[in-house]
Amino acid sequence: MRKLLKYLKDYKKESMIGPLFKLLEACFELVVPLIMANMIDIGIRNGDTGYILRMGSILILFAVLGLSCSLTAQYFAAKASVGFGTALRHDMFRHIQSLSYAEIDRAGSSTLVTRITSDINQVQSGVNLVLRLFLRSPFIVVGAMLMAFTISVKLALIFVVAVPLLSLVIYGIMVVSIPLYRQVQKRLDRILLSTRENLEGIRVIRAFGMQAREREEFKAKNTKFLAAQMLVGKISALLNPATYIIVNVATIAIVWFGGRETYAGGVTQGEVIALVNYMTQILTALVALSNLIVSFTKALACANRVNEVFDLEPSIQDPSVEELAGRETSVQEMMKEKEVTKVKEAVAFHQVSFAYPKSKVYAVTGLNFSVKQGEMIGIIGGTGSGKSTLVQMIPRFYDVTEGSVTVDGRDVRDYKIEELRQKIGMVPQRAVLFRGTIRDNMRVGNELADDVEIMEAVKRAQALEVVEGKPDGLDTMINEGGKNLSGGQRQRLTIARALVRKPQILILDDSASALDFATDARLRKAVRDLKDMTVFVVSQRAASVMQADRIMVMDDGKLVGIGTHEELMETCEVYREICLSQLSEKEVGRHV
Ligand SMILES: Nc1ncnc2c1ncn2[C@@H]1O[C@H](COP(=O)(O)OP(=O)(O)OP(=O)(O)O)[C@@H](O)[C@H]1O
Repeated sequence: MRKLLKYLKDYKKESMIGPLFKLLEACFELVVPLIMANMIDIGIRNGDTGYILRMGSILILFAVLGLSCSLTAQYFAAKASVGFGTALRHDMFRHIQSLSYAEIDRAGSSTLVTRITSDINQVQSGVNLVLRLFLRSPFIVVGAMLMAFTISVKLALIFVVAVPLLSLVIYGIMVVSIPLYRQVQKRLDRILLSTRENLEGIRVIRAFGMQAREREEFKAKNTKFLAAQMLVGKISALLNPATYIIVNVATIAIVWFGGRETYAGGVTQGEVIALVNYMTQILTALVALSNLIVSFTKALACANRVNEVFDLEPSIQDPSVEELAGRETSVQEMMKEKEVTKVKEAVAFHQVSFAYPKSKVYAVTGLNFSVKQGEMIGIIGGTGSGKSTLVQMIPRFYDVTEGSVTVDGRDVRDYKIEELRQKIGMVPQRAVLFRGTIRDNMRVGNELADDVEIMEAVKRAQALEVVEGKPDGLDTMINEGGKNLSGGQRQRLTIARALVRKPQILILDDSASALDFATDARLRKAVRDLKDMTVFVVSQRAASVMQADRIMVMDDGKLVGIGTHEELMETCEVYREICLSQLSEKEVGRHV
């Protein structure tokens, strides 16, 4: 929690005024039993109505002042806590944006959603409560005890026994419940994950008639969540009865011993009533404090979960000055050795191996190749052979485990991430569009692009009919995730979005799989016409890569062949098998 307090720094004034006004309110409250004691001992005993009315008016005045202080405190505490929550949410969003795929894979996106929403809300409420009650409640407890001592040292000893007992009970419950709240939150995460997966795959679930199974699984997770909540709820519920029992026993003791003291002349009747009032005030303050502690423990558990996100260091970062200096010399030596002169080398892999975080096996191993500027490279291979993994290392979505990847002869780790990604247009397997107009989506590629540039990219991506087919053209609204478009339309628009950026390197990662063969062929031809652009076309379809300048064949994480279609048909068994399984001999032969 301490780590998060920095988000209150813009609200220092509010964070002080809130508790201060609460303390002021508490002062008014602490004087009330004394005034009442005087009303009984002086006003009622002497039958002095004037005195009673005067004291009564003072009580009303104190009540009004107390209320005003309380309202002021609430206002400032709310302002500080809402500001705190907003700043924290902003910073967490910025931090999540900076995380690389590896951390997001490891944490899981649904838990990140819970942490930035409900966890931060819980911490925000915790801050609000702390600002209002954290000082006030102990102040009332200590203040009421001191007042009790000024009335009667002997009777105040009851307070000396009761208050530590109460504190002990509260502490014990707190120690037990904190880890349980963490468990509750984890189970909530699982429910959210399951709900998200369910909603995302709703069409598949219905198509396969999986609703009953999904319902059962959801019910099981929900029951576990309920059980965890019930357990922590039962333990927290002990708090109020336990504290009430202690306070009520103490009140009985005050009345019992106070009564005897009154007869002995040690204290007045009004003072005994004042002591009972102080005990009640202590009870109310402690109940408020215990509720505060329950909320605070929840907030604390949530604060830890929030901190866990901040503790995730982005594994892919801009290089430091020292790192750059170290690597530059080795790259220069490499360049000298290779004498990359005539045709510029766009991308090269140098003995690259990669294993996903927490995975014991390599997804790709020993990748060694170089691609010239303007080349069109097809990448083909069976499912899970490592095609996507390979291309994802070019824009540094993942960093190599061994070896190095260079773009324009420079290690990708030596680029500022923004500079590197500016060179690359990546079209991932899953066509993701955002809610907004088609134009807004195209400008994700380049926010300065005008309509002429956008339409040029749209045409090249064979998406003209998608835009022209809609009455509103570029102003057509796209629903969340592009749900109001067909799979092929979505794919073409995501390709157009990458082209709007006019990248040096275009990576199409199985991104034309929903297109018919003729559109796919037209798309590849249009992309090929962009002479200076280096293009990687990842596909499982032989027809989509056949005309590439060179084809790379992946098998079980290894590069088992590289060359033209004709060369590979001669030399690469895996490639020959893929082609013959998908195309007729005539189609294959046409290119032999
Ligand atoms: N995020 C990930 N975390 C852990 N392992 C992964 C991850 N992504 C892929 N893998 C594993 O890495 C290997 C290569 O996967 P990759 O996605 O690169 O294959 P692919 O050739 O692109 O397959 P496909 O054609 O089916 O998309 C597979 O064994 C896969 O299970």
